[in-house]
Amino acid sequence: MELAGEQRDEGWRLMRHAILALNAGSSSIKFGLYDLEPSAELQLVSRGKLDLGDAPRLSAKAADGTVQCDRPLAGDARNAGIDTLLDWIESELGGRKLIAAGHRIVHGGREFVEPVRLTPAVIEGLDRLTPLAPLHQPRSLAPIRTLAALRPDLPQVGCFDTAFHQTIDPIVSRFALPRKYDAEGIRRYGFHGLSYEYIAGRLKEISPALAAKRTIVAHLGNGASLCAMRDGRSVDTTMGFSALDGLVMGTRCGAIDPGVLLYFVLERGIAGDALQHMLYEESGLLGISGISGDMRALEASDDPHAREAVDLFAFRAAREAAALANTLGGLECLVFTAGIGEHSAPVRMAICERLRWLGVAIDEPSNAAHAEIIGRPDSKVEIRVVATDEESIIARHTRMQRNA
Ligand SMILES: Nc1ncnc2c1ncn2[C@@H]1O[C@H](COP(=O)(O)OP(=O)(O)O)[C@@H](O)[C@H]1O
Ligand SMILES: CC(=O)OP(=O)(O)O
Ligand SMILES: [Mg+2]
Repeated sequence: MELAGEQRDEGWRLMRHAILALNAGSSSIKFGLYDLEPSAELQLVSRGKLDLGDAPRLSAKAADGTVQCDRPLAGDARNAGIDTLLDWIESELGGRKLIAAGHRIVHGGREFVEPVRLTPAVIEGLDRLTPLAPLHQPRSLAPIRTLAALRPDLPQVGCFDTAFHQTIDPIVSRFALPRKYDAEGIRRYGFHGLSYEYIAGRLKEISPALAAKRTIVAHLGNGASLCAMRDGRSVDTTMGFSALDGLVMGTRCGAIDPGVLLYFVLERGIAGDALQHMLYEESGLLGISGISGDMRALEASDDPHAREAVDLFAFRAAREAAALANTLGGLECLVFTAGIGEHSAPVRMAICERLRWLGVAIDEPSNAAHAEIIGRPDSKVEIRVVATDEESIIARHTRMQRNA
């Protein structure tokens, strides 16, 4: 049954029905607010974020970029932020009634492969997956619990970063450990699936022929991964059992010889939780540069360690891309997305230069201008920049679940 797009409140004012999509990350919660138009696509009303760092803020812009809200948050930012956001949507943003909220949840494990209504039992099941994504899962679940306490009747839907990678072949997802562990769920899951799902849809909108190509999508944000896609489906990805594997990231190490971890534990006596903290929070760009895990800060620095961190980021991304091209049996399209992928021309250039032998020929002026297509006309591989939009995917799944 299609949802009505509006309703009259007690005072007979017309209230629009809206869906809130939340994308909780390490230092911020990004959100999108969408009006339900009964027979059309969801309409973006507002996009913004709750900054949860040193100076917590709520900021939001309309679809045309006009600033709608920019205010500091007081008290415990994660809880106060959700409360302030709800108030702002329901009281100040032109009489809107939230009819559902959707969330990005990083780990769905083996059980959760489709968007799901977030009942207390489901939330408990997701909590049990926290050891698989210790940095992310608690941050995904916190706003769900806050919202459930503030609006117990509001339906909530979880959308999983792991779900898009369900199509990966067992030979790609299996680790060469004793086989009983695979049956216990110790295998490659892959993440950033909502972003990859959005990009797959965008490529199809641009042209079905483009979507059918052997494609690598580089989601280069604070967390970073690559996805090899064929016909819009994931066939391989660089993240694995956890969001630690694969590329060098802001503060995560990416792929590492497991012997190093054994050495830390057995010879240096580093405890498991200290090791976890080192690998998730102190490594990657931050660990190598000693300056920052933020690519913008490193690009602005003339410190040689900052340079080395950026070089290693590009080297490792190209190395992993070559491995995924092998899974695909060739490469026809390369797409850059997320904070670094969308905005850093030098990183795109460095990665593409290392993939020249695969037929990747980047056009310097188009790349510097952040054009949609940044390959030279003679590039064998089509090279694109596509802005990702995880929130719109969350909102679409939430609407479908709400209607089911
Ligand atoms: N103009 C830019 N140049 C270089 N890097 C950028 C630029 N804008 C954003 N970034 C980088 O993008 C990363 C954050 O990406 P984002 O996709 O927002 O991450 P997340 O969603 O994981 O928090 C940071 O390293 C940031 O420095
Ligand atoms: C899974 C993951 O790495 O997410 P993020 O990029 O938000 O850290
Ligand atoms: Mg992100």
